[in-house]
Amino acid sequence: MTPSVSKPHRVVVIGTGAVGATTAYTLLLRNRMSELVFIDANKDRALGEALDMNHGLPFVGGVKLWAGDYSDCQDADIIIIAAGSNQRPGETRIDLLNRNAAIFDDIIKNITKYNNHGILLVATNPVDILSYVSWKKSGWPANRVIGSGTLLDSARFRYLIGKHKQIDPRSIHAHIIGEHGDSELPVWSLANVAGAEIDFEQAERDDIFNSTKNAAYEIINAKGSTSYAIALALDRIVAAILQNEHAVLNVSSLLDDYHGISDVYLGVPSIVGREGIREKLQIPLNAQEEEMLRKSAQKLKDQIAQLNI
Ligand SMILES: NC(=O)C1=CN([C@@H]2O[C@H](COP(=O)(O)OP(=O)(O)OC[C@H]3O[C@@H](n4cnc5c(N)ncnc54)[C@H](O)[C@@H]3O)[C@@H](O)[C@H]2O)C=CC1
Ligand SMILES: CC(=O)C(=O)O
Repeated sequence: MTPSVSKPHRVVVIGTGAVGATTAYTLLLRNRMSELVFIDANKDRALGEALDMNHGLPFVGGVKLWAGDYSDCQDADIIIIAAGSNQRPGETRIDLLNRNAAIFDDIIKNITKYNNHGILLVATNPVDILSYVSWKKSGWPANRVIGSGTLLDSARFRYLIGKHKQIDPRSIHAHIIGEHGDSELPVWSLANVAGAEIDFEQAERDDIFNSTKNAAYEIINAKGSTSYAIALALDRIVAAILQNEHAVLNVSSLLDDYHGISDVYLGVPSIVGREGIREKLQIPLNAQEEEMLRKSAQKLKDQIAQLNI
C-alpha cells in the first residue's frame, strides 16, 4: 500500500548512517511526506545520501529532498533522531549511554531553537533513556516525544512465532514490552492468533524469546549493524502520526502510573496519531510479567539517575 500525501509534510532525519539513511529510503518509497531533510554531523554523508536518493526521484517522485541544517527543522512535522554510536559486537545498548547522551544536549538544543510544535521520534540507543533525555531537555509535552521502543522487538517476536507456527506474522498478535534491550519481556499471557491462545511448550517459548531478545546481537555480529527492520518500524510510526491513524504500537513513552510505574520511558502498547501518543493501554499482565516490567523500569531509572539531567 502506498498512501498518497494529502498535505505537505516535512520529515527531518538527524543522523544519516545505517538507520537514518535506510529509514529515509523507506519513507521515500512509501511516499510518506512531501519534504525530507537530512542532517548529519558528517555533512558529506548527509549530502551524499541526499544526492543518491534524489537520483531515484524519477522512479518515485513526489518528494523534495535535501541535505540541510537545523534551521530546516522549523517546518518539520516529525524529527527523527538516529544520530550517534551503534553497538560494536559484544556491546549492550546501555554501553552506548554516555557516548550518545553527550551528543543529545546539542541536538535537542539545535532542534528546539527552530521548532516547538513537531514530534520527536528517537531511535538512537539506548532508546528509552535517550527519549527520556529528549523529553527533559526539549521541555516538550511527553506525548510529542516518542521512542521507537519495543516496536521492533515485537515485530521480531511476531516473525519468530509466525515462523514456528507457519502463520503470516501480520496475523500474530504478540507484544514485547519494557526496555528496548536486555530487560525486555514477552507478554505470553496475551499472545494470540484470531483470539486463540498460541500453544507452545515452555522450551519453544524460551527459544523464541531468546532469539527475539538477542536478534540485534546476532545481526551486529554478522553484518555490523541493523537497519532494515528498524527503518520499517520507524516508517510505521511516521505513518501512524501523519495519517492520524490512532494505531496501537509498542513505542516508548513517558509512563505515569502504568502498572504502578512512573517517570521512565518504556515500550508499551500505545495509541499513536497526529498528536503523538494519545494514551497508553493498560494491558492485563500476570504477576510474573508485572514483576519483570517493574525490574525493567528500575534498571532504566538507575541509569537515568546517573545522568546529570
Ligand atoms: N531503536 C532501535 O530499535 C534501533 C536503534 N539503533 C541505534 O541507532 C543509532 C544509529 O545507528 P547506525 O545508523 O547504525 O549508526 P551509524 O554509525 O551508521 O550512523 C550514525 C550517524 O550519526 C551521525 N552523528 C554522530 N553524531 C552526530 C551528531 N552530534 N549530530 C548529527 N549526526 C551525528 C554520524 O555521522 C553517522 O552518520 C545507534 O545508536 C543504534 O544503536 C539501531 C538499530 C535499531
Ligand atoms: C540495534 C538495535 O537496537 C536493534 O536492532 O534492536
